[in-house]
Amino acid sequence: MNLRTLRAQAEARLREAGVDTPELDARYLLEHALTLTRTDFVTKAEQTIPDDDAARALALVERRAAREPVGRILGHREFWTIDLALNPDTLEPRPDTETVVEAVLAAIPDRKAPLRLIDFGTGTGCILLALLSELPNATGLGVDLSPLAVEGAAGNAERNGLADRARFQTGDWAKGIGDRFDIVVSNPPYIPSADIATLEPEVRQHDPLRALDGGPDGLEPYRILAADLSRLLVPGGLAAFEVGQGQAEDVAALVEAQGLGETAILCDLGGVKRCVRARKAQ
Ligand SMILES: C[S@@+](CC[C@H](N)C(=O)[O-])C[C@H]1O[C@@H](n2cnc3c(N)ncnc32)[C@H](O)[C@@H]1O
Repeated sequence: MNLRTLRAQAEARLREAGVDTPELDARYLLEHALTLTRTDFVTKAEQTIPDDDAARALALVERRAAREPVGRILGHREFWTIDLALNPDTLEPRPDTETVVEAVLAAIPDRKAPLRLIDFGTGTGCILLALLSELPNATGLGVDLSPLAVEGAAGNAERNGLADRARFQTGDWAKGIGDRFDIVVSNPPYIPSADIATLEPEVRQHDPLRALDGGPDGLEPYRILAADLSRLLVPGGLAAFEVGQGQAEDVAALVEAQGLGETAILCDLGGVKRCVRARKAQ
């Protein structure tokens, strides 16, 4: 079998399984299984693929056909300009979450300042590490309830050359944190509990429940975090939260009720209101 035939077979299998992006996913999986670059994938279409290599590639395609996400199969995922390893306790980072990174960077007047950041529910560490990669003198603390997520995030800091400026610890939101920060970020779990059963299998079966379930109305973690913002932030400090579809105004009201102002709601690339940013008064 040559690469062209293998590719066609993989795409057809993913299409038949109802995968949204069969061509893209087949390419990622075949490149990974056969150690091909993107260029190889196009220029070596006629190359013969040994049977055992083809079998290995098709085994990955079968996992995807069973609705395991590509990132879980590969074990890592790109986010912003960094690459993050995943583990069973870390949410697979989503492109929508880059809205939070953009929202924070857009509100920082001096990127060289020695800012102190904290990221609640850090997961892979994606938000904190992406921000540290853009803020050369900043330091950050990532907090997560899951020890395995904390371990994964620390590994991701090493993987991206940011370990000297990033710390990670287990914790229940801001309990026990007495320091003050210039920037508080979080992408907390925000799916209403009753909606979890309706999520796509990629999410429901492969992302950790603890990373998804935001309580009866999806807003429980925001209520807890908002209540601590005033004591966590320095005067003039920034807070930025990722929010689920339809939650932006409620989350904005929660942070404003704690005395924050300059509230802004920012949209993701799909036009969905995805981030609420606010500032503590000077
Ligand atoms: C939606 S995920 C976000 C992960 C990562 N920040 C991202 O954007 O991909 C929410 C994270 O919050 C963590 N979490 C849930 N409850 C928590 C709590 N009480 N305290 C701290 N972290 C919590 C979960 O373990 C999960 O890693």
